[in-house]
Amino acid sequence: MADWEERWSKSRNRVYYFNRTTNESVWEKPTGFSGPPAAAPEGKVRASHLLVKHAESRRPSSWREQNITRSLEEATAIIAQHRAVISSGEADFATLARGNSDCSSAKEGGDLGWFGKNQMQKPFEDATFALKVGELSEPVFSDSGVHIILRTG
Ligand SMILES: N=C(N)NCCC[C@H](NC(=O)[C@@H]1CCC/C1=C/[C@H](COP(=O)(O)O)NC=O)C(N)=O
Repeated sequence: MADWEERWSKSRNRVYYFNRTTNESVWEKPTGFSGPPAAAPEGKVRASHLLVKHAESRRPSSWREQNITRSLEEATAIIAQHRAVISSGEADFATLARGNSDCSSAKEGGDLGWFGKNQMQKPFEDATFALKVGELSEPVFSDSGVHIILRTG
C-alpha cells in the first residue's frame, strides 16, 4: 500500500491515486490506502458535508428520497442531531454522511474534494473558509438545504 499516493487532478477537480511503482492511476481510493492527503492546491480548501434537504430546497430530491417534503425546521433538527452524534464521537463524519446525506457526495462519505472561491454557494463557501482544518461547522443554510461541514484540508 505504501506505493500509492493521493494526487490532485486539476482537469477533473478531484483527487486521484497514483501508484509510484506501477505508474497506475485510479480514481477510487485503494483499499487500505493510508498515505498523506494530496497537498493543498493553491487557494483551495477541502471539505466533507452532510446535507439534509427540505421542501424548499432548490432540488428537493436525492438518492435517498425521490420527493423530499420535510420542513426546514425538521431538516434543521435532524442536522442538529447528526452534529451532536459526531461531536460526541459516537459516529464518524464519513459514516454518517454516507448513510444520511441528501447529496451525491454521500457515496464518498461527504467528501467534496478541493474547491476554491466562487465554486460553492456563498453561505457554504464562507462557512468552509472560516473553519480550521479538522473543525466541524454549526448548521449552514444554503439553497440546497441544511449542512454540517467538516473541513479536511
Ligand atoms: N465542486 C463540486 N464538488 N461540485 C459542484 C458543486 C456546485 C455547487 N454546489 C453547491 O454549492 C452545494 C452546496 C455545497 C455542496 C453542494 C452540493 C450540491 C447539493 O445538492 P443540489 O442542491 O445541487 O441538489 N450538489 C451538487 O452541486 C453550486 N455552486 O451549486
